[in-house]
Amino acid sequence: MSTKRHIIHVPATTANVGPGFDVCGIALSLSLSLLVIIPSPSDSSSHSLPVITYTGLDSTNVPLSPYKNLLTRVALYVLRSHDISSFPPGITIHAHNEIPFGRGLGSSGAAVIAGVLLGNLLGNLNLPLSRLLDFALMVERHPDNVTAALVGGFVGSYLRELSPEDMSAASIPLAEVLPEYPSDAGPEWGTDPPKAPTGIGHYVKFGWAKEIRAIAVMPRFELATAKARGVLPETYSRKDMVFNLQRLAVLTTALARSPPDPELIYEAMKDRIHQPYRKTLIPGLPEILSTLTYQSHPGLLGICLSGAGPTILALATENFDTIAAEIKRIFKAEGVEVDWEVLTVDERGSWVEEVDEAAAGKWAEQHQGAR
Ligand SMILES: Nc1ncnc2c1ncn2[C@@H]1O[C@H](COP(=O)(O)OP(=O)(O)OP(=O)(O)O)[C@@H](O)[C@H]1O
Ligand SMILES: N[C@@H](CCO)C(=O)O
Repeated sequence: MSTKRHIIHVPATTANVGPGFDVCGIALSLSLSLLVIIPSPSDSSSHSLPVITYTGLDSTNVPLSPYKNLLTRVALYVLRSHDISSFPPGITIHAHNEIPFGRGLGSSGAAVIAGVLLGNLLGNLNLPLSRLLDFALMVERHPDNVTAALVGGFVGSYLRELSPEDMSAASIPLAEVLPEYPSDAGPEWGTDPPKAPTGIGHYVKFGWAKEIRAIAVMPRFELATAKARGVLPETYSRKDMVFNLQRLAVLTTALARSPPDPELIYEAMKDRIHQPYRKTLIPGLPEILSTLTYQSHPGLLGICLSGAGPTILALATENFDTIAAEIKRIFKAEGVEVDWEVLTVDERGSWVEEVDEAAAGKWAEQHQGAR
């Protein structure tokens, strides 16, 4: 067997999408890609552990030890779940990242999916899509980002009600799924990983009207998802639940209709489950949500927090600059600088391609400056 080269592509995602907290996600046109080089078994490899390099956004502080890096820790979890106790020798992985960390655009979801696909590749496991999703859900326990990143498009998902036995496996602390490996962990290190129950996540892809674009206005500060989940209440009133359910039912079809109806969509993107509580963490959020309307900004369809924030997602068909400028102005008044981009929906989701040496070289050339 000769040296094998693969590129793993995973898109960014926006989660929740208005009233769809922990349910809806949309894959977007930013990506995390990994060039993975697996040497031929006859190569006398100089390194036993994978060598990881990064280029692109937010890569400066990523741990490069395969026992600390999220991509390789997830891959190792998948390998160990298939009785493969360590990485194959001589692997090199170059990650190129376009997804800002901790901004609500699914950077961790993309890293988890990339890690699952990496484990599947390194172990030659040929896992079906539903099993890939199971492993991703054992790590990132809400389905909205990882499902959309895996299958692409505008997606709704739920987690199956698990049997008590499966439930205890799936509720195992994350530290046991992705343990803190010591830097000299050998193949014999640790205990068997928890078994991932089968068929945890189920999803459906909704339609998407081609003319709708996603304006992502990204504040230049990180908000860890764990912190943004920590401010949410345990229980909700029936009134607030019905408010969200009514809008969610309308939104999933309204975003597929062409031409999109701004009046219908604007109201259907409102939320009472997470945004009211997260406003304390995102200066300017209430003003942004109340100031920009489809009447004040023609072309705007709806506006909400992207994932756990702090990015604002505005769905629109035109006047992208004006809409982004107004959001930027409100953030600036709060002392928050932003970057913004107009993104399209990525219908393909994640994919893995085998490339030859020339294509791998070209890819590496395009993504130079690795650390
Ligand atoms: N490509 C990557 N490689 C390694 N670690 C990553 C990568 N992408 C994200 N991470 C880790 O995930 C963290 C961000 O996860 P977090 O869930 O807080 O934010 P997010 O996924 O960007 O936001 P959201 O879930 O709201 O969309 C980063 O700080 C980093 O530790
Ligand atoms: N549904 C998740 C998405 C962020 O990962 C949340 O809002 O907490």
